[in-house]
Amino acid sequence: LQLGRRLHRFPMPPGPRRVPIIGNALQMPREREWVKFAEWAKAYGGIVHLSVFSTHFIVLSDAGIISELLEKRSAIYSDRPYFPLASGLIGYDKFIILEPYGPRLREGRKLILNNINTRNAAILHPVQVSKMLLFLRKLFEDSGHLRLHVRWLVAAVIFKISHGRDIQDPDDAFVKLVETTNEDFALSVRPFVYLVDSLPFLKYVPEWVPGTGWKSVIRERRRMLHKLRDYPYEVVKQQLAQGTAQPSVTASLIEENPNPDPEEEELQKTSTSILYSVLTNSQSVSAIESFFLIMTLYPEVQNKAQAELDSVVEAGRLPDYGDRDKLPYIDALIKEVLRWNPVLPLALPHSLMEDDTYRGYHIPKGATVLANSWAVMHDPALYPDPFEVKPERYLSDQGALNPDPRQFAFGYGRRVCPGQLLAEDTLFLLIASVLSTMNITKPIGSDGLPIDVNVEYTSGAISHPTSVQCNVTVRSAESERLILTNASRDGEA
Ligand code: HEM
Repeated sequence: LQLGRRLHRFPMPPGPRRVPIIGNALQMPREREWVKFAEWAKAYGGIVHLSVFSTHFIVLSDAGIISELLEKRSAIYSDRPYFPLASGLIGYDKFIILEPYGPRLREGRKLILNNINTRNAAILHPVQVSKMLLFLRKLFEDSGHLRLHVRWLVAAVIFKISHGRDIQDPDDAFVKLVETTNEDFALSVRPFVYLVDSLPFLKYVPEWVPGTGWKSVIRERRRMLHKLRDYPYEVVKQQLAQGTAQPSVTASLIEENPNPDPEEEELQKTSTSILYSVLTNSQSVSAIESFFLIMTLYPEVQNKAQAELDSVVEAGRLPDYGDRDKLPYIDALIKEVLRWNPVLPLALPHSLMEDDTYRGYHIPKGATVLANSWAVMHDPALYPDPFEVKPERYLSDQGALNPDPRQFAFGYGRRVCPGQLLAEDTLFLLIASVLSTMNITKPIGSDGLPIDVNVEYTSGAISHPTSVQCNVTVRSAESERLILTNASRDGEA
């Protein structure tokens, strides 16, 4: 480290004191890293340097600096760090989320964005509406299993769009496959869990050497990942041949290019499978769970949102996408759901592709660059009372309006989330449909009194509420009628 620094005219950005060889390894927070990183930003500034062994971390906690580096200089800040275990040995580097920056990544993102965009609303919206109707009925009939229904909804929307598949229950073969690979992924990117990430040469040790049992674990994870990539795609291919395929992103890709070469076909498979795999589903689930949690904590916000819905959506029907422009309070509530406890508090790590100099600091090629989106969205200078949910902060005509947090919640530059439109559309329809027909309150204890709910979030890359306890009831007999008659009109019910 010392040597590296002397070779450059400029110093690295400031940061907590490092010790030889291990750097800041012992100071690295194990939980809710973004909070500690924000404290370091107060002490050292919006750009902080940390190191763990030979890996440099640059943590950005200032909106201006994030925009300067990850957006304006996005041509060199858009790689992903290489995880020897997950990227190399298991093969996640072929899937957009961990894929290195380059032509293949751009192609894969294009395949997604060509299908998930506002021009395709006529295809995407009816899927979301029909699944939402079923979700309302599930919630109405069995409100005790909120989490299960939310997971079903997210999977049902995405599988219908990606592969034309109707997911009936959580035991569906596609859903099981995704859940297994999700767990594998989470375990595979946890730093230092497997020695091979710190000591990459271990991958060359033959399997019969004692202590290398991890190799069979890796083989199994690789097999599951390939199954995730191939199986749903092959099903659609077969259905197209038999003339039974439903419209879907995968079906259109195959129809557009029916005789792909092996590389093109692998790209089609990895791009379509990323839609429902790895992080994507959990991202939407986490945001929806935050919404339910917020409703139990802020009844006055719920009342205002319902009043707005009642004034726009006439009696006798459910809200639809056509109402969206007339619902500014609901839009502001979506922004608070995304800001209050962001789904990806540190976005996803970017990696710098060549040496850079910024504000007199040297940032080395290969540095892992983390955007502390949580710190920005809890900066009192941008969001006064940042820990409070206040949709008014985007609506008030007195004083400066707070910035739109979506520019931080969905990531940055050339790696910005390609599923943003779908995620926001689902959130809008869910919030509008649930609030126009149901009331969400704190859970009721055996003594008949409301129980206080905990606000606690997990620490992983994707942060979830640890539990969501609430009491969901229909608003009126008319709401009940709307839920039951509309759901039974859906083709699947
Ligand atoms: C509320 C829901 C969601 C939130 C808050 C969210 C947020 C994010 C963020 C912060 C990133 C990292 C961007 C960066 O590295 O700078 C990301 C990446 C990504 N998201 Fe989302 N996302 C959501 C839902 C979705 C959905 C529904 C999909 C798919 C349909 C999706 C697909 C992806 C993919 C493929 C990437 C990786 C992009 C790349 O590496 O180039 N996301 N998302």
